[in-house]
Amino acid sequence: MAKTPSLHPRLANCAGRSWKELYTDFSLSPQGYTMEEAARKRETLGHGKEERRPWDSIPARLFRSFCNPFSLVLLVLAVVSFLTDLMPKTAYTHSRTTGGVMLAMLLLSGLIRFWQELRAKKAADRLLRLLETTVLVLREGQWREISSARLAVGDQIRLRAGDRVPADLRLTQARDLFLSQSMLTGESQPVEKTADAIPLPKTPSLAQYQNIAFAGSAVMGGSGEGIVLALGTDTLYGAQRESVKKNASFDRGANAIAGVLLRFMAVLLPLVFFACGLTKGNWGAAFFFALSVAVGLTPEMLPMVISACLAKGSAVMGRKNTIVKSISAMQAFGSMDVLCVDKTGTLTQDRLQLEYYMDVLGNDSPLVLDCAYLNSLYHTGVQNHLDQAVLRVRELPNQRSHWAELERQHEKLDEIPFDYERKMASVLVKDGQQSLLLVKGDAEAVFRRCKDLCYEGNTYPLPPDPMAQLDAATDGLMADGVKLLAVAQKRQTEPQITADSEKDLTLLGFLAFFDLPKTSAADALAALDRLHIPVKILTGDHLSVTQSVCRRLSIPAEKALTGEQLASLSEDELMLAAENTSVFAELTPKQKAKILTVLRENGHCVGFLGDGMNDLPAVLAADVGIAAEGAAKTLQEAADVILLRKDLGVLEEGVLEGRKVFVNMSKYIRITASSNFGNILAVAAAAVLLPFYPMASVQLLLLNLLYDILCLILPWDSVDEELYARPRPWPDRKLGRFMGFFGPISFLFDLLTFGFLYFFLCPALCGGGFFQLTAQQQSLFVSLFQAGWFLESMWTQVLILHLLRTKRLPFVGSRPALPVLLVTAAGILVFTTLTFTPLGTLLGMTALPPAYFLFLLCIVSLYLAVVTAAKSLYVKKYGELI
Ligand SMILES: Nc1ncnc2c1ncn2[C@@H]1O[C@H](COP(=O)(O)OP(=O)(O)OP(=O)(O)O)[C@@H](O)[C@H]1O
Ligand SMILES: [Mg+2]
Repeated sequence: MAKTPSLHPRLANCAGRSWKELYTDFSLSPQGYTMEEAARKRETLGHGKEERRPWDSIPARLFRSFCNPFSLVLLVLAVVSFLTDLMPKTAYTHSRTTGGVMLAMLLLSGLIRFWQELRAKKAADRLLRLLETTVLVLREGQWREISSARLAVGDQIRLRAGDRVPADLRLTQARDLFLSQSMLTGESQPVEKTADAIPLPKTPSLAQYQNIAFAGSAVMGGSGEGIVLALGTDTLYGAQRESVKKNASFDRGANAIAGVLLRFMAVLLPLVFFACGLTKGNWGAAFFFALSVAVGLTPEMLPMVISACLAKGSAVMGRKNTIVKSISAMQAFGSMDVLCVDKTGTLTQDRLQLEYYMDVLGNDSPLVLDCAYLNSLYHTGVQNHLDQAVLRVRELPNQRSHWAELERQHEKLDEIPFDYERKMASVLVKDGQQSLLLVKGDAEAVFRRCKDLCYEGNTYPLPPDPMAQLDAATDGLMADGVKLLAVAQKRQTEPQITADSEKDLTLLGFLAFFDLPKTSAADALAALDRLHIPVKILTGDHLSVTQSVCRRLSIPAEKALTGEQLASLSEDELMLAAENTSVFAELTPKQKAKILTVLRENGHCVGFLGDGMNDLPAVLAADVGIAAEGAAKTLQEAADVILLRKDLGVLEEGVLEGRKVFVNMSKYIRITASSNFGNILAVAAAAVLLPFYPMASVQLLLLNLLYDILCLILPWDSVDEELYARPRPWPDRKLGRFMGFFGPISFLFDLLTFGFLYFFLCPALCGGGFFQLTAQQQSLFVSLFQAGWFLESMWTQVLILHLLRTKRLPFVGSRPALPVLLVTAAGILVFTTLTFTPLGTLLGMTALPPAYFLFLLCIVSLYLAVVTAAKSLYVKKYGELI
């Protein structure tokens, strides 16, 4: 058995002591903590999640908005510009009163960021509220439902079936408490826990901590109470979770993109710095220029655009009954290209109907119903559709007193809750002087444990070859889509169930349930098919029942595999089978997860939608675990996406929205990366070739500010249908290709502009080449040049956004969303006008003559034509753009 990884010392201490001693240790009272005590204990003994995360407060967000590299560089430049104002001017500095403008820019950018931060916070808070998990805690003498993030060490909490244990607990009460520790140990078989003190050996294994409920385990059955010993990352589960974060693909992608750009900058920036320093002599100015280039080209808006996308996406999806927990889940949701679902509630209606209760020969048998009723009633495992269907017999007219009488006569003694390995549930009741074991479960599983059968009150031995007899009797029913459970009993003297109890049973009969297909499921499946998401059915139910449901929904199900057949396949065969089969039946929970793992290894991005505790491993194994709102709490916590309605139709809308969000994010990343790449090439070339700076630092930063504002509006952009018609992988692998293709085009146009400005326009306006001019004329030359390049950069950058956001013809073939159109138009208008105003003069720019604008018009049209041609070439070659 595996050695115990490092547990909090309190666990080993407390496991060996009686819980009464713990009361003194933690100075607990039977009333529980008061709110103040709990707050104090959180301070002294540690807590799980921070209730108020310091980075999440408004002042912290305000600080972040104004304290970032962009603002800091601006501030430094402003100070420098104020200082140089006091000094005599040189040929290469533009120390006019630009300091004020810089401060204004700083304020503007800070305010925009702050507004964005507030929006993101609102969205994050809303998500947090939606996802908050609660737990029953004893506080001030009352059991209250509080957020598990507000627990304190020493709190007394109650566990119920379906709960996820929120902290490491020392149990003080355990009534048939069965926990699945599969999240920790990988073992799916539930283990029974006790509240007794257990002396531990020196190096105990996890299994030996029988009176400790570990955080992260799921309550499969029974109930219990316990004292919190460790929270958050102090728990074994918390520590493990810190180290393995799921869904790293998105983070990896985002980091890869930043990485590519940073590498370019690492090479080119020192080059720019030295080239400027050497050619222009002023190392201080060269430093600031290189710094501004760095700031201007860093994709610093990436986190902001991502949070804006998440905020926008989660708001829209919320309206469509889907909660997506994180941006990585949103990305995976959009990339999902296979969806696996369970059967009940997805393809069939949530409400099973108990249709017949019969003896072994198929006659109505009230005895079978009575036994099943007691079994479902006393069974404290997670209630599922079958138990609920049995218990609904209470609603039948004129029978209330019968069920009440039955309950009165049969007191519960013990149970082993249902689990998906045994496929049965056992309950021990007191029947007069004796104990009566009532078992209900999968027909085959129960049958295997029977030694005889009961018919009209008499016991008969099982017929020869009982399994074949069973198949003959049940096959017809199951082929009609009827779900069968067997009911058996056994008299015994002991008042508790032992490991040996569940054998030598007497078969009483069967329950037959109707699992009515959901008519809307067929349409939803067709819709998912249109989205290019094939659906696979993964169920624990019988093959014939599953096939019957599929038939009625016109889902091809001839090619199906059962769990038993799967188990006999080799790894290679399994890879093929997972690909080519769409119906899998009679699976264990582990097999469900295994199929998902294999599909992921085959390169798919796989979603799984389930609702039972048996679906937990699969939800965890999927790229996108999806749970419906009514599902067990544990499942909802483990899932990445929660559907507020369990309906495949809801999923379709969610996927579409996820894809749109993702496309907009991809747009930002690709366009920014390629235009930054082009710009950095141009800046590096200009720095080497020109005797002055191609753009003043403040102008670079201004351009950056405009670009940032444009990008923040991107999440609201409309998306072409063909871009979200198919699942799409994360763009990191093809990013380099995209950058390498479009970056040089903008570089080429920058060079053209340089040439035109340097050799034609500026000399014509200033009366000669740069080196023949006086210092004053040179200054005019530089400001003309800088204004010229500023405008060309801005126009092409705005244009490229419109050009590359769609495969189609910009504006005509695909209309951008109105906000995008308005903001970009306003940007162009304001910034072009700027060069004519005194503010422009302050920023070191001069009004340009009509000849320049004629040139600009030509160059922009040419740019448009070239990029459009390049775009269609790219699409033809690679089959995609964004
Ligand atoms: N409450 C219960 N009591 C006894 N047996 C049960 C109970 N629930 C399920 N079973 C048995 O376990 C088998 C598998 O359960 P179930 O059909 O719910 O699996 P599943 O994988 O969740 O199916 P689905 O895909 O329909 O949700 C059932 O066929 C039934 O025989
Ligand atoms: Mg299920």
